[in-house]
Amino acid sequence: MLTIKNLSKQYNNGVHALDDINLTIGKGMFGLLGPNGAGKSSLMRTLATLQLPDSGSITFDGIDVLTQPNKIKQVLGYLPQDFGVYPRVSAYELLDYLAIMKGLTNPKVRKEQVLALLQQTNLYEHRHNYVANFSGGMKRRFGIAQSLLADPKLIMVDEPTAGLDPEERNRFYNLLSEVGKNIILILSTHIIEDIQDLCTDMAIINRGQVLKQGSPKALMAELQGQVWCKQSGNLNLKQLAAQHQILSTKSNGAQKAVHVHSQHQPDSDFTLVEPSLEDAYFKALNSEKAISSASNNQE
Ligand SMILES: Nc1ncnc2c1ncn2[C@@H]1O[C@H](COP(=O)(O)OP(=O)(O)OP(=O)(O)O)[C@@H](O)[C@H]1O
Repeated sequence: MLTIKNLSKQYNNGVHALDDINLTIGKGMFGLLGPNGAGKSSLMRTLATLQLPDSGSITFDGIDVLTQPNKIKQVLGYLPQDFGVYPRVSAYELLDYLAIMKGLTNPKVRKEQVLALLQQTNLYEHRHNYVANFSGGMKRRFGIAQSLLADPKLIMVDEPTAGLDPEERNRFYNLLSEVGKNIILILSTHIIEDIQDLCTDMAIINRGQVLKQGSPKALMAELQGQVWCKQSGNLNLKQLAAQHQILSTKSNGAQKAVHVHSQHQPDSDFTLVEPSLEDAYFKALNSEKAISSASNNQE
């Protein structure tokens, strides 16, 4: 169990990247969903002990993460958004080197684990090629291989599918879901479908705050009977927005489809639809905006 309590971090430029974060995360894949700048990477870096918060606590299986960083590093795998690789090092050499850094000092055990991970991530046949020359997808898979060294109990993967083609993305996610069965795997992303397809639990965060936590199913179920859709070639969005909370609009050729949140059918042109995770996400972000603009108006 990973428990995060009252975690806050303000950068020198005044940005509150983490603003009293509270989360309890159990085994399985946990999705951290939020727009650009929400604080996802700041949270990941803090959990990986690469930066300190101003206040709050993090515990993982009895380890106080902030005061015992060396202990957590022994059970942690981390794939940051960007990771640099040396220009002329093969996948095998680099993984072997990183394995030594992770404390795998026995050469036989290390070799077995490095080769097994190269197999698992489908990089075995490329093991003698330079990692710097790998495609984006291969680099990401290599990143997962390094994060799995020394059997971690907690893995964090920060926006891993940026720039991957659909096939590589699928392959990468199959790998993650296999890996994430028996440990805690935290996946940070702004891609809603990825969370819906993969995660058993999730949090929506924005401006450093947790807006919602629960299973994707539970977050969608909360909106049951409250999401209405209208399709038209002639939607007056301004007028609609004045009366209802618009969740999303999508163009479909000349037609536009709008989803609104309402306890009642807005008018006879609207049909009730099954809430999607996208609806739940925009509902959480919109509610937050409404609260912050109401409090700004009061000030
Ligand atoms: N080192 C830093 N110094 C100052 N401000 C920072 C620093 N790192 C992040 N920020 C700011 O903190 C906020 C949260 O950034 P963070 O990178 O954690 O968000 P994110 O959810 O990971 O965003 P993205 O999806 O764009 O990567 C942003 O406003 C960002 O500009």
